[in-house]
Amino acid sequence: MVVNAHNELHHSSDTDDDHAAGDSFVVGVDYGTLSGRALVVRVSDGAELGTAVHEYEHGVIDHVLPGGGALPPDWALQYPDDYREVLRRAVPAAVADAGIDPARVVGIGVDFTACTVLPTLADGTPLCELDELRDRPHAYVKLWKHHAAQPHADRINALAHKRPEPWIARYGGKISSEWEYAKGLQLLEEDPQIYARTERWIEAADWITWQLCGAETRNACTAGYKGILQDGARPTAAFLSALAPDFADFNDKLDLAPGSPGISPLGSRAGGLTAQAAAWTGLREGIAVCVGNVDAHVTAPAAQAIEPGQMVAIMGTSTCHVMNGGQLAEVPGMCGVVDGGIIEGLWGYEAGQSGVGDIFAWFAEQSTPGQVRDEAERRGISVHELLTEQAAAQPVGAHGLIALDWHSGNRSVLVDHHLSGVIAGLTLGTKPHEVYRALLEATAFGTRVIIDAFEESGVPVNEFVVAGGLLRNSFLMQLYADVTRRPLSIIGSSQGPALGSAIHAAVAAGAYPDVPTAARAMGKIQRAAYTPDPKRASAYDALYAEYLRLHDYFGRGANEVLHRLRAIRLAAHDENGD
Ligand SMILES: Nc1ncnc2c1ncn2[C@@H]1O[C@H](COP(=O)(O)OP(=O)(O)O)[C@@H](O)[C@H]1O
Ligand SMILES: O=C(CO)[C@H](O)[C@H](O)COP(=O)(O)O
Repeated sequence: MVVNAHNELHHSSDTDDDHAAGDSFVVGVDYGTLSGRALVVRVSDGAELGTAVHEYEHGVIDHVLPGGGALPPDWALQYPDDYREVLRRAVPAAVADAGIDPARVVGIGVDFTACTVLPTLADGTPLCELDELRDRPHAYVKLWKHHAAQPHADRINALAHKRPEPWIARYGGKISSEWEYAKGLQLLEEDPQIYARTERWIEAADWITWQLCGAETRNACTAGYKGILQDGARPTAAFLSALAPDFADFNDKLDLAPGSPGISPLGSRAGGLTAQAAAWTGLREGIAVCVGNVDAHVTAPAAQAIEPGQMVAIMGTSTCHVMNGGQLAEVPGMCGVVDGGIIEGLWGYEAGQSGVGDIFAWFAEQSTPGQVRDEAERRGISVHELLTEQAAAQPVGAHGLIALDWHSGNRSVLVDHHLSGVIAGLTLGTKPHEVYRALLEATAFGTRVIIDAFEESGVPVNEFVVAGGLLRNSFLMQLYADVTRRPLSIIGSSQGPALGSAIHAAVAAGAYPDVPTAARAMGKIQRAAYTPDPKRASAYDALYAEYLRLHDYFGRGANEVLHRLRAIRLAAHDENGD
């Protein structure tokens, strides 16, 4: 399905005839969890002229493979041709929506969720596209929120501390089960045949870029954060073989063939658009294709938030917190710090919450009674909007609840995807909108834990900037300002990642000398759009103190009940043959 979605803030109704003769354009493509969005942007000023969204036919594959066959709990796969389809459908639709001559598009760039990683042959053919491997779950793309590699991540972390390995501190002391090595070790141990057939274990960001330009590249962002590349080196073969003897060759599957270019800086040119990709997209063959990037990191320049201390929270299904720093520091529980991971020449820090909008969706879809859904339908608003409106009418703390935002595990600062959600304080009088509000608050408290961890480690957070789909909920934005006691700046675009990709594409096309210069011309920010209310902030301080108590009690080993419950759940599924 292709939907033209005009950008509320910057869409122009200009047609090609109205543009100045010298105007040129770039296309940014943002690959999200459920869909890919293309955005056509004017190079000179970042005006967003046309956009289109294509939903992946197979969505998130978490129960049954396309060719049949049930998946165990915690799996999340995708189908790679769904990504090509975004190029075939959303890009031409966005260009048509913009009303411009496609010949005036000078570059294209993509960003992707990460670590979203797939096994391919040396020519880039995904293993799941081979007839004989279609029924093998490990042949498919493992989506970022595939959380079945936690035991493998636990072993990697334990061994990294035991030896000790120098890189582990760059990841806050723990790598996540979402990342390349944990998922790779799971592949080796659960399907060694597929592991042996895997010639490339490649991030989808690099794979789709390869599909566009025919040249295989590795971008600095995914290689650093998800591929444990630090100071030019990956974990050693000795470390890998100590994990499992057959894992010693894993780095060969990550890196390019000897003699090829190494890691590409963000904003650099990967190659020219191939004839095939030109036919898919309707763009000119040979135009600049930018190296891949990650949906979160690519957004910082789009929000003009690339100075050290400007933390950008990209809030959607999940939240990623990205921030540049002038110096290298070790922040406990951060996702990572990578040289040039956001902007070349600066240390890029990342932290995150694996479930945010996903948790609100779980409650809205799975836990609201029929009458709430009926009322929302009657009024022509979403269940989210109705619950938010009802929740907003209450003073802080009136629901008497505290929730922990771990329904999709904890990515920072505990780094444990086998934790789960908690709601404390329920009574027979508790209403759905009260639980919904407690979940909104839990995610804000989770963000405050992350900000505090940075500040306590000597990495100041000077400005908090929000981007992403959750900007649409202004009550939630005010709540974040109150809970964090900080003014909230907001990106001036509803398509932050796609705009960020377009900015990088403009640099790859040579229109700007570097990403900071392009960001000044094409990025958009509204400063201090929400300011904290002192009275509410004080009331939230009391709730935050309770959140911290529960956080440490359930998350730091005082009570392992959440892990025990998970083990009981899995055993029951096993017994049932699920
Ligand atoms: N009014 C709302 N308030 C809070 N959350 C919402 C609202 N409407 C949608 N959501 C949540 O927003 C998330 C989608 O965010 P979006 O940024 O569009 O997606 P993605 O992160 O995949 O790019 C969903 O998880 C959904 O539950
Ligand atoms: O971990 C990531 C970046 O490092 C993922 O890309 C992200 O969490 C998925 O993002 P979204 O909420 O937009 O689907």
